[in-house]
Amino acid sequence: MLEVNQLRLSRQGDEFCYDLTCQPGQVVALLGQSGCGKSTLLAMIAGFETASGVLLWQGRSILELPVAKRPVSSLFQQHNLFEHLTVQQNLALGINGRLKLNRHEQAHIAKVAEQLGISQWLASYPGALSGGQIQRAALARALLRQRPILLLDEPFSALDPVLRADCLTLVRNLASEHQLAVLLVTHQFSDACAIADEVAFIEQGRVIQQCPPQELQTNPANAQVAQFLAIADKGVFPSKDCS
Ligand SMILES: Nc1ncnc2c1ncn2[C@@H]1O[C@H](COP(=O)(O)OP(=O)(O)OP(=O)(O)O)[C@@H](O)[C@H]1O
Repeated sequence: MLEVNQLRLSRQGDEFCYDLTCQPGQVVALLGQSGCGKSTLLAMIAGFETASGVLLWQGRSILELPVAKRPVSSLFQQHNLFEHLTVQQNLALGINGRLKLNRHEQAHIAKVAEQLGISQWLASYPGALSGGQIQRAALARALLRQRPILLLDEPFSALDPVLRADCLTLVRNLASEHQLAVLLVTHQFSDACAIADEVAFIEQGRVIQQCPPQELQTNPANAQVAQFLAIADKGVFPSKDCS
């Protein structure tokens, strides 16, 4: 389990202090107003920001580990692939940080590429791919890294609604199949309802409520949560809205 306990950061007068858990196979959606600190929490877990407090994976502290040694893969809205490398080469970097692969590693890439529907694009450069194909390739690379914690910072928000729904469903299935602990930043409550086991609502650098999405609606921690839900975007899964 990923355990975040009083994980703290002070940055330019802003104070952040997080508590959160995420089990293997679980998707936890991070919700909250713009600027509340969703990306900052991911950056602290990934090691891009130096934090103090408790950060455990399967009972062991990962707080002192450098970025490259943490059991974490991250996916952002953009800049997930190297433009000067083919998709196959990008995926190869995910496996071992080198472009040269043995037969077993090549087979592993072929399998993951097929699972994510990008086999026909392996020889292409990212510039020739659509946004959805690029993010699928980036997701494939993250999977090939075989890190059990997957941090997703709105990676699908620039995609059209149908593609976004496809990619989110894919994430849901991959989390279950590979027993990944997934933290997903989203602005859409209905996305959280559709694919997340739990929601962590963040306000001013703190998780003020972590619970199943439905409970956030029926029992919001405070007026800010209720107000956020009242004006939340309907997102791409309107039929699966929690209401
Ligand atoms: N590198 C940085 N240096 C200083 N302040 C930063 C930095 N990155 C973000 N901030 C500030 O920290 C606060 C939290 O930002 P963060 O990006 O974590 O919020 P967020 O909830 O992810 O926002 P959004 O939903 O708009 O992406 C904001 O006030 C932001 O302006």
